[in-house]
Amino acid sequence: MDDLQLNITVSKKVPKKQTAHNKSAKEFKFVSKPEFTGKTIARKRPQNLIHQQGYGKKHDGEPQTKVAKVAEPQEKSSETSSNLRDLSENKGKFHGKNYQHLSDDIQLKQKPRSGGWISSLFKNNPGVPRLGQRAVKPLVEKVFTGKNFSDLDIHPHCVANLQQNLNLKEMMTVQQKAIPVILQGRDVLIRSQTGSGKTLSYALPIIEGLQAIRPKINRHDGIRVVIVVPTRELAVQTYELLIKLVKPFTWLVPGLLSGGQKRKSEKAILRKGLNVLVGTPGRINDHLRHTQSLNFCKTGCLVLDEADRLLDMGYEKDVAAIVKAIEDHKKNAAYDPMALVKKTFIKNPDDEGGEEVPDEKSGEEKYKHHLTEIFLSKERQTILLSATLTKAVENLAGITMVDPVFIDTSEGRAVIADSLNPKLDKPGSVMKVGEPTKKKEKIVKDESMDEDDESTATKEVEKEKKRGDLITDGTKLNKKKSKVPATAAEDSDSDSDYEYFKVQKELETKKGTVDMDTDEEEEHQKVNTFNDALKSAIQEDELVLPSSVNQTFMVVPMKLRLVTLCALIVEHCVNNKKGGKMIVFMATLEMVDYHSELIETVLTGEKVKVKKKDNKKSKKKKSDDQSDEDSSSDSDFAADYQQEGSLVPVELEMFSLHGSMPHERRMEVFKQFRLAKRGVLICTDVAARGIDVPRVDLVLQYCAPASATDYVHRVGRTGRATAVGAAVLMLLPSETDFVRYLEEKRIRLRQSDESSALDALRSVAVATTTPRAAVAVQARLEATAHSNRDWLARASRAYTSWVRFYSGYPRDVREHLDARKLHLGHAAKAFALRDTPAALAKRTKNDPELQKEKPKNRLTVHEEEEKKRPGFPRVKVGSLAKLTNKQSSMHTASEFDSGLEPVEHQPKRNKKKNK
Ligand SMILES: Nc1ncnc2c1ncn2[C@@H]1O[C@H](COP(=O)(O)OP(=O)(O)OP(=O)(O)O)[C@@H](O)[C@H]1O
Repeated sequence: MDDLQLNITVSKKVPKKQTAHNKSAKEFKFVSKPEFTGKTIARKRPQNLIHQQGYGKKHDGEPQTKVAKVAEPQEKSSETSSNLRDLSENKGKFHGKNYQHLSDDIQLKQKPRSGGWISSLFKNNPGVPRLGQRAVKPLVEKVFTGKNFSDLDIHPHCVANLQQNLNLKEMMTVQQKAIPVILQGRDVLIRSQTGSGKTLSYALPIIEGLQAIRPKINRHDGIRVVIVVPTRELAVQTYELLIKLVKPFTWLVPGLLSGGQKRKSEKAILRKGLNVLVGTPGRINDHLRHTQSLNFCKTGCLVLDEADRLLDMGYEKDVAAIVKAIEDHKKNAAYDPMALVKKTFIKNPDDEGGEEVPDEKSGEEKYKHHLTEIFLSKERQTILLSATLTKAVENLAGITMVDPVFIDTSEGRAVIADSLNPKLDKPGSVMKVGEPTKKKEKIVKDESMDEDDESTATKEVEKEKKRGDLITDGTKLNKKKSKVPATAAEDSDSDSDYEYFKVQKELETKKGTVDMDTDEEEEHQKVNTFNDALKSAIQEDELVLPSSVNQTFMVVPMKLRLVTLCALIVEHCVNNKKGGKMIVFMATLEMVDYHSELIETVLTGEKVKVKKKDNKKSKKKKSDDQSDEDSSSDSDFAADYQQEGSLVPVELEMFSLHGSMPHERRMEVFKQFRLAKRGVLICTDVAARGIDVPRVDLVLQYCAPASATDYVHRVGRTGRATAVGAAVLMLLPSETDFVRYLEEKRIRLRQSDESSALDALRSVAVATTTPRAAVAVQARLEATAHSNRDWLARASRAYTSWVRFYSGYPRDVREHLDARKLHLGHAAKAFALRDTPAALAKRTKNDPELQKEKPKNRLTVHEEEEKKRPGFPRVKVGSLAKLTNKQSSMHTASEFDSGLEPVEHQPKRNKKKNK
């Protein structure tokens, strides 16, 4: 019958003069308009014609009348037909296969039903513009250097361990450039593209420096290195790498403070002792306040990984507090009376030719790298890293670093801007491994001047003071640029800090005035070398992405977003025999929770069985309320596709990750997804930074990122190191200018064909055409979302959170991602809702199926009960809603929290929610 009808409507064999009036009513049963253009628009409610044809509103169930009215003389109809197209805004033409075609197709092939039917999924979608590509030359980086780790001047066990346990032999560019500089104990700022091996570039020299300390340190020797990272996942990942790196050096102990675990167990870890601490800033800071055993008096190295993120996540106070704590603890250690007492009783072998005493001094003789010297001194090395830099990072560098080196590995820039050696600041310049720098020479010189331990201690404090002149409070950092050459300071008998610093200042000034004339110009040049290179990198604001990632964007009308997402998942993870792994970035945690459950339920059918009863009930209810239903809904048609069970093999694993998940769950998800052969991780930006999941071959940005920087880091989850990958940015037709915004940052994307993306659904929904399959899947999504009150509430929350998020895009992207251009009705469809939450709330009022169950709480008394038990306190209307709102806003606010419970007592209710 379908085919027959198709012939009738589409066939060009229809005699030219034959009009609709000549046909029998039966033949036109599903044809709303005679065929003039080769396409027929069959519709139950010809909304688009209302203005054109001046129709009244009585269209429902009157297809014949409509046909008669539409069937105007030929010329007029052809004009109407083109108008129809304009009105439905489907002007896009993708290889002759756009959404209008899909829409027409489904109308022609649908089952005959009374009143005719049109899929609302393909109706009234805005056109998909075809964006031309601008000539953008992306910045690229050479990832590998051809040099091996064995070329470095490091312990052979380190090299062997890299080869045997990590399967790493050849160095990556950033490693080749950064490792020698870090081993020299220099402060370093590293910018290198995502997945380029930055973690190893600092972890390897740090372990190398620590293992060289003699006598060997043990876990009780204090925290020598502090590594601060923005997320728990990154903390775990970094910790795991350190565990692998210390394998040959069993006396070195890394430790993890990542949040989410019990504070008590972390305190125990700290009490037991560790040498390298990895943690999130919130958590480290919390322990600084509440755990006495956390002491940084021996910390010689501070690493801030993803430095820009640490600062823009509002962690700057925590970071500042950690820097201050390190400086304070080290300063206090200089006055350790016990250390002084100990030293007076230890014989100096040089003085009296006595036997070697196993104190620190004698151990120093054996160190190999200058980094080791830093660990043994009161100095601190600071390392900042990120794939993207911001002004805040520049400020932080100015505050925390002394004589820094800037390493930027992007081609064209490829600089090592050394503030102590301006001549090296040339594109492509590479410092030779082990090449001494002026700072190194300076250190050696200082060393010879160290007359005794006390003067060394004095000198170190002096250096500490110079290094940014400490922090005045936890929030504000005061930078002091003076770089007075280190001198053997005179002993100060005074116990007062103030007196001590006064003496030091006088010495500095004296020395400074002598050196000023000769060194002033050179000093100025040194400072500028680093600053200029960094400033130009920030100002140019050009971003580098791995060339191994194929970047595309896809313009998808709002209503088709959800089915397109399902199609991409099916195509990538199900139809792909090798088994694909993809990460989908969404805007809010409510979206993440809802979408992952919804898609898992519909595609794998895992929860469908549980909800079968509900579905039937609601279906029955729906059919009863048919008259109330929007006749443009897909539900009638979709009823035929209410298959049970899974649409895809259940092996498809869905994971979700966001900052407000319970810690254990979060870690479990992260670990499982890393191990999974195929699967989808739906997440917020919490997974955008640093995390290194093997075999992720597709990154889908379902919601546009808040900045070009976020775009870079999201995309960076694929195509890491030697791997290749693909990244798709899904945009609405109103968002296409965002591509131009990215192009300004030298990011080049190609437009991909969105209509063919839906084809993958044909393999999972038993349907003859792509549109039918899309409608079937959408119908199942909607049926699930409407199956009970919980689902609806979750859908509504996700929808609302997204709308809220959308209107909060930062100013520089807001013009491209304009909330005023959103069609909220269409957006509902993208959340598998048949109405906006506001309209839904209205409907829910009258639908007993969807109404809230009355609370059975003992303290809640309802009107009926109150009649029975007069005088019992009633719950104030709205008080519960307020609480829920507060909870939900806190939920969003805690996206990147430390995972700690506040110290104060927390109401039980919140704990329940987290579960
Ligand atoms: N020399 C090497 N050879 C091959 N692979 C390497 C090498 N060094 C590191 N890798 C691998 O490269 C991947 C990415 O490394 P890493 O996570 O350190 O990148 P990154 O630059 O820190 O990325 P992001 O900026 O996203 O944090 C890891 O899987 C790591 O094991």
